[in-house]
Amino acid sequence: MRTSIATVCLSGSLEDKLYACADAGFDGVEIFEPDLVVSDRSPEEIRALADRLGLRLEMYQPFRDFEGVAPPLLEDNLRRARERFTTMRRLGTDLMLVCSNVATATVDSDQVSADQLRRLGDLAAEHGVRVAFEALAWGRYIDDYRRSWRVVERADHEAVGVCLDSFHILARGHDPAEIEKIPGEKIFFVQLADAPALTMDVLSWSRHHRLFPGEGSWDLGRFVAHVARAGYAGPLSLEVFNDVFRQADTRRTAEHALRSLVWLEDRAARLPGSPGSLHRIADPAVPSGYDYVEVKAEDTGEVEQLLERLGMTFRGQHRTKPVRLWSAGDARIVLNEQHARDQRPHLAGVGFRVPDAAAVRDRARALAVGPAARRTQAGELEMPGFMAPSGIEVFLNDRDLGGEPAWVAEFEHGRPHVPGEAPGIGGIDHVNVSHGRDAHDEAVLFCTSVLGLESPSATQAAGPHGLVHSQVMRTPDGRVRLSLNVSPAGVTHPDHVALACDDVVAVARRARERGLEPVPVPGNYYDDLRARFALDDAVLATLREHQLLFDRSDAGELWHFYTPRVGGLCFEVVQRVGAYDAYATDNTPVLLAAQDRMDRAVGRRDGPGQGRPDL
Ligand SMILES: O=C(O)c1ccc(O)c(O)c1
Ligand SMILES: [Mg+2]
Repeated sequence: MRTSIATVCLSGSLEDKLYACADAGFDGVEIFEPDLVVSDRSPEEIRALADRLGLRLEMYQPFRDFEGVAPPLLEDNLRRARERFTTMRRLGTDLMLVCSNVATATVDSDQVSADQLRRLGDLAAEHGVRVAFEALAWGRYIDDYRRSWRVVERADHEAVGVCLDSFHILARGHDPAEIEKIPGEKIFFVQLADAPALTMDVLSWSRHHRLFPGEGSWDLGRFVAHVARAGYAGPLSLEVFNDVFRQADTRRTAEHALRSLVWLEDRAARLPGSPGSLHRIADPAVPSGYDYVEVKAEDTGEVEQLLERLGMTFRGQHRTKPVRLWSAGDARIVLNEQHARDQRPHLAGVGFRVPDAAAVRDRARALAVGPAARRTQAGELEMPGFMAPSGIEVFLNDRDLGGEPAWVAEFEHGRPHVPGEAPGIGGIDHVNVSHGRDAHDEAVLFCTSVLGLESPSATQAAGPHGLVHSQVMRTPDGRVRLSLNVSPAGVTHPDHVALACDDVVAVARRARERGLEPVPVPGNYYDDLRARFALDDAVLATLREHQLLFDRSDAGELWHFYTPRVGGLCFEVVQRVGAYDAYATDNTPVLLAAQDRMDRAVGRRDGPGQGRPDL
């Protein structure tokens, strides 16, 4: 289907927005009236620019507070409409959005609203344009798409149809299945937005918190499938009022927006009974596990010391590059000193094992995700890779899914892998990535659209310098879990790699013997644990001795500890007991406060060179 976006989604001048939308690959835009009003370009100039850029001006919006009014006001509203239609003619746009009345309606009657919309239809037809009537979720009387359709049906005018906006429909919990009862040709326009599940008034939710599809909690695939089954043939248009996107980089937001639409159409196309008009892209290939985690630094020595203390094994030096490999069980950490001048240790890449790397590469290409710029030399295995948001490279390996990956053979002069050696680290449990607010929604969409991860939960934890928002993205089987964290402005929390083991006490004890001082846990925390979980003294003494954190759910327990940060990175060691499947988020404030104390003790200030270079 054609793609479109409302100019209100983006920052910048109207011209900036048009250039960015065209470059991102949109077919068209909705012109948001305030963007035109503040522009120093005439409607004719905007029209010419859009023509030049190959962008259709799909709709002009919004026209407010028209129907349900007393007769004298109707005449003034028709006068206002005439002015707008004239502007639209100059713009070359033939569709105007009419929102249901929120302010001036005094008559709660389908018949009156229909009669008034018919008058508007006559006027629109005289100007060679049409109007699309949208039920705002907070409309004075008309706040439900089923009622807006009843009114449009009663108006029975060829220039009057409905505009369906997923936000107003889903925010009110209205069933989108009834969209299929509306004849496709009477659906003049479709607007799409996702949103996080929030409990707040619907107007504020709509004006500040809308998200691009795939970033919130709604099933928009199903929504689009209903629209397509109704026979709608117009564009799918994003209308996302969001405080972050409005101040973010225009081009980047436009690319990110189009990616969400491509993903959404593919998702809808895959639902049973969806028409062939919906465009599909290559199949998603959900990762089956981690291949490796890559840490980059000018000098990786400090990180290697940590890994040695955690009981991992030095596996060798790469044949041709300043890259070293450490492993334990199925956990592989690649340490890269290449092109890392002046860089402190930071998380630089994550490799995943996937059933079909070429399929993921094709899918990423369709979603306009750029490839990672990585040179492969003769004799080395080539793996497709992408530049993911937050400055992290993602690589895919679909070979030797059973045992050690073949690329390990490129490393020499280390110790061999001894399966079952000393009880210790068995794999990577999860990877925790911290980024700024601007990068977050894009990172969520990357995980959903390219990697096929799900986002079951979002939480917030209080840190000493502000709230940390955290969203877990995972495969259904939990073998790949990424925790995406938004740090407060001006703070860079370290990323962390969580290593899984079956006996965290043994790992902690041996690490201590080798000189590791874990992040210290305050005594108050253990008093609190005793109260919350009725732990007996022996268990508490063990936790305290090894500075372990603890959580319990109905399914099991989590025991874990953290290493101090090195640059922008630290490690966590976790033991999941029973079927514990969560993330001990109650412990996050304890970690953040302890990290902050350690940072202060060494006089550390956030600044360049600590985290990933682009942060
Ligand atoms: O918030 C608003 O006023 C508004 C305006 C136009 C729309 O299409 C919409 O969904 C909301
Ligand atoms: Mg809308």
